[in-house]
Amino acid sequence: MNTRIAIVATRWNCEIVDALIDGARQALSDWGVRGSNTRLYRVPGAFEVPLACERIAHGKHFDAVVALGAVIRGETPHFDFVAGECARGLQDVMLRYGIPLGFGVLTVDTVEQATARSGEGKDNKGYESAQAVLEMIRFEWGLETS
Ligand SMILES: Nc1c(NC[C@H](O)[C@H](O)[C@H](O)CO)[nH]c(=O)[nH]c1=O
Ligand SMILES: CC(=O)[C@@H](O)COP(=O)(O)O
Repeated sequence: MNTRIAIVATRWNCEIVDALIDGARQALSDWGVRGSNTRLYRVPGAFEVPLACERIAHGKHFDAVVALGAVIRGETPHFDFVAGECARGLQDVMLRYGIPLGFGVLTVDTVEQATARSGEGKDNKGYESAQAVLEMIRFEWGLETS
């Protein structure tokens, strides 16, 4: 599969996000995407992810983008704005550029919830979001996905 995939991942909560990256890479491998066709970009936090994805989509060098992060609720409403604007921004980029964009940004209340969604296997949200963009690419090619 000659598909080119960009992964945009945050440095915030990097232990969790690194596990999401591992999951995404596993999904890409399971679907036959060569590692040499995958590129990883790091940004500070979830709030910066949409801008990175917009620049990548505009460059048209990739067939899809996987966005990975972990927004963990703290003491203030900051969580709502960071998580909400990240999701809205990513949806805007996907629809503006017509590029499959996997939403692998965890929005959770506790570290335990984040850990449960970034472990081994297909419950890993990184795996899930990478698989989603690959299904959408096949959808664009008119290939039926099971
Ligand atoms: N609290 C979390 C953040 N906050 C940082 C913002 O994403 C942003 O980098 C900052 O506001 C500067 O613009 N980011 C996460 O990814 N996860 C969090 O839990
Ligand atoms: C999602 C956040 O920005 C959050 O982790 C920040 O924590 P706090 O609301 O306690 O400042």
